[in-house]
Amino acid sequence: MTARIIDGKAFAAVLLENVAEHVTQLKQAHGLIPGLAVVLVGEDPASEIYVRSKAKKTVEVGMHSYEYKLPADTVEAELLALIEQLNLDPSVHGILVQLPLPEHLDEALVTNAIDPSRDVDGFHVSNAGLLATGQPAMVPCTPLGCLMMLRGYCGNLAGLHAVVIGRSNIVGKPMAQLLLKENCTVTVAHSHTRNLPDIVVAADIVVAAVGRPLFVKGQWLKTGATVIDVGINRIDQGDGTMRLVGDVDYGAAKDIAGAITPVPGGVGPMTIACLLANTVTACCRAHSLPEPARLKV
Ligand SMILES: Nc1nc(=O)c2c([nH]1)NC[C@@H]1CN(c3ccc(C(=O)N[C@@H](CCC(=O)O)C(=O)O)cc3)C=[N+]21
Repeated sequence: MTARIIDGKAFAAVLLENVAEHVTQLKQAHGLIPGLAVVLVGEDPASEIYVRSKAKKTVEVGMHSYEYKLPADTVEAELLALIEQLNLDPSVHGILVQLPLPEHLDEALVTNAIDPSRDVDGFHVSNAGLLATGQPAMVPCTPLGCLMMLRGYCGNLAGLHAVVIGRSNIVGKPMAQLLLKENCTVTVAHSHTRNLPDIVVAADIVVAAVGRPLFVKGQWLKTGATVIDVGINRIDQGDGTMRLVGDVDYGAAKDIAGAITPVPGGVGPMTIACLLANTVTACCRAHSLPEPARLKV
């Protein structure tokens, strides 16, 4: 069996088109331009590339992009003051503080300082609680993008067994909540899980978010499983050049899975598209306007 490739770039292009259409509508009907503020503390080169690509896409869909670059030694009070300023700025509908933060800054404290209605990452404790209890929330972009692709490929997910590998607040936990909401049977596996291959083999859906290159082996999979690879790992090929690989051994998995996301070009592009979709949603909610149905979960 050769797996169908779940083309994240194509999914993202469609979503971004919907976002752009909605931005045009907000502008024409209400004179509103959604604004996204991205805060980057420190000078991690990978983070800078990512922040730049977000800013570029934000402008491409017709929204305002505000970028704040703070030095690595920024004190907590300064960062909190900036967040407070953005919380009060009527032109800012979405706020994202790029993670990870430098060691001396408390990520939970900073995340929870963001106005939950502008928390387009969905990391605020109140958004996590809303999602867990099935209430309207800001949904974290990566799991949201994964769910959209799963729906696109599998249609109705009810009754399917989903195994989520990884239990981070950013991906694993919200992914499990979203899949539960879709009436999947959800298993969350992690670094302490015993006999992981025996658990993965039962899965109709595998979401790999462990952050370890090529961790999930092809022969662990049930024939025909749908595989979503959240990992983005840079590995040295031995000749000094780097290659981008996921958490799944794609080469082996593609002969057994029914469908699989590639890395790059899978989950990554959808994450950015969902961030912009969340910003439009936040803008609509801020102005008590109907939310774009095609951008909703
Ligand atoms: N507050 C916060 N929110 C985030 O959403 C967040 C964050 N912090 N910190 C960093 C991670 C990382 N992340 C990526 C999103 C898209 C790609 C992406 O589009 N990747 C391309 C490849 C890019 C390349 O070539 O490196 C792809 O997969 O096709 C990558 C990484 C969001 N993150």
